[in-house]
Amino acid sequence: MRTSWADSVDNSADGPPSANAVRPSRSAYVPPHLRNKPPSSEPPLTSHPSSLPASDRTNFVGSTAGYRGGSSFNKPDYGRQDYGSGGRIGGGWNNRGGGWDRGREREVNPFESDEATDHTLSEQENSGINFDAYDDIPVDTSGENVPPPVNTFAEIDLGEALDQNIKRCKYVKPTPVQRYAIPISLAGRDLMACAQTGSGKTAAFCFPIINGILRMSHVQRPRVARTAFPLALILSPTRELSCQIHDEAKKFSYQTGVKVVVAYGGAPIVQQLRELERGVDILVATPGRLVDLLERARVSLQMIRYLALDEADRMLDMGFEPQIRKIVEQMDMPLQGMRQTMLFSATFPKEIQRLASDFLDNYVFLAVGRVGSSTDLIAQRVEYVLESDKRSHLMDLLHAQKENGIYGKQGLTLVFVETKKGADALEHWLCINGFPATSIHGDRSQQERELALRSFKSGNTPILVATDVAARGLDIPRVAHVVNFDLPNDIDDYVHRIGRTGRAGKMGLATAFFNDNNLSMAKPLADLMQEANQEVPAWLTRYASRAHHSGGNRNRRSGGPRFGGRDYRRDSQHNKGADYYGGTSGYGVPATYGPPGVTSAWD
Ligand SMILES: Nc1ncnc2c1ncn2[C@@H]1O[C@H](COP(=O)(O)OP(=O)(O)OP(=O)(O)O)[C@@H](O)[C@H]1O
Repeated sequence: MRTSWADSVDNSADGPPSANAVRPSRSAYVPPHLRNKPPSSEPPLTSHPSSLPASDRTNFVGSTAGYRGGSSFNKPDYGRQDYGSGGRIGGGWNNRGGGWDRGREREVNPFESDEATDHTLSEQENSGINFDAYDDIPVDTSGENVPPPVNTFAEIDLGEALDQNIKRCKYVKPTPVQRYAIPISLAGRDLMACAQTGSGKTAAFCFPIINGILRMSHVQRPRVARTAFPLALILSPTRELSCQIHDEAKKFSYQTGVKVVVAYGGAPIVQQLRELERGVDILVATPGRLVDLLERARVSLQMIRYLALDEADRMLDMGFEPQIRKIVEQMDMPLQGMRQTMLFSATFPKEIQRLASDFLDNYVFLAVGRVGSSTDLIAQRVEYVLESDKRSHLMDLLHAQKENGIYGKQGLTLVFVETKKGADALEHWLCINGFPATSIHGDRSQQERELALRSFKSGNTPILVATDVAARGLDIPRVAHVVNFDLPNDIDDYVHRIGRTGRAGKMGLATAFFNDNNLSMAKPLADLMQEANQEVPAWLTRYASRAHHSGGNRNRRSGGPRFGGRDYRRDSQHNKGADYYGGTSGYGVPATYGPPGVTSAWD
């Protein structure tokens, strides 16, 4: 007889449940059709911003004029819900303040919450990083005079305060992308960096930005009432990712005086405006909310010295490109050459590289291969499952996962589906079958999305059903299994989805359900798995060759997995018969590092 997930957790042989593992009760479950109600009791805005103290590091002169709550969010990013003008202060919203305890006007220690959550877990997470896996990683750089990499954080002068925070983060040595990207950025160079999922790209762009701001001597910002003038802008495609980057950046800049603020859609704009008024050095934002703030003249980009686009290929694909162009080219942002621009992603298709080069000046291209040989850390499986069998197959997987106890009860499972309705339906079905599940997608309110993510991260709801809104960037250390219940239509999306597990050198498992509806994915998936030394089922190989011959492969990377791990400038110059940058970096170091003959793990 099948037992429920909860039963088996209780019966699990690997120890008692952790003290804070609260099993979700049925009564806590709200069926999808009853959700999406706007918060019923939005407390009125009680404190006037002018009555609030100003940040100690702001050159911004806050206004004491009357305060209008923002009301219209007409630039959706990922299914933004309009909450009207009311703003909750604290309450159910994740407190995304700038990291300052306003009552006592002291900086909140962002590491406190880490320590408080679960000591055992955080130790496990940090000691679990397998640095040996990084040793033979192939790295490819191109561009003029590429600064050489470093081996330790000590080799780079990041400043004492930042060094302290690196220690607090328990980062012992830089990951490969950090070894290369940090010196390149510290040298003031623009950068396009392509490095595997979970390899520490966030720190790779945050450290040079924080260091650069600390090195700026006196910054004279314009004195325009109620307009914030950040020095650095970090853009990311989803609200949750922006929040995560904000949390990380706050840790890295703790006690440096550098002020980090986040602005994203779906959450009350009033609170974000208030934070901006208190002063901001680094603004982390989603494009839609930023355009809104720019149009209201509440943010000016005229002082921007650093621009970072995380998940840059996503930011420049068809969905976001107009907004990004508007922000970078049509507002008051300094031109390339006058600012430093850093683009990061795990995938960089050539056509996107070409677009991205519009924003860059004499940039370095950096490709860091996946840990070890490709995604060795992520065991990839693909199973042929008819649409009608997917649910029972998922249930079997979840049961098996519990029974073999590989990941223990702390392992989380992330299930990707194609549609928002599909996510609701699957979550509902899992819950009524005794599996504690929650969901995240664009039709849920931001408050619900944040709650779902928190519940998943804490392990209270160890199954998260998600659309692609959770595919990129999210760093949830205990995700042991990613299930592609519905495969995406693009192999890059698959790469990002499975990258939610196997992070920072840890092992993970990814299972994909494949059927005749996924014909276009057969070849890229088979190629990717092969490249990653995974076992490719014979039936998938047959599908792949069939799709190839029938021309049924409409995937844009039908020529095999490349993920843009190669500088497109080389190919374009090569095609013209010219060697654009020559074969070496400017320091006499071969432009290709790692095993001989390997130009990039992504090729
Ligand atoms: N030098 C380091 N030492 C130990 N852990 C690190 C180091 N740098 C980053 N990490 C940890 O590695 C994890 C992954 O980092 P991060 O989220 O920046 O990856 P990413 O490359 O941006 O991934 P993605 O492509 O999925 O966005 C995080 O938990 C981070 O704290």
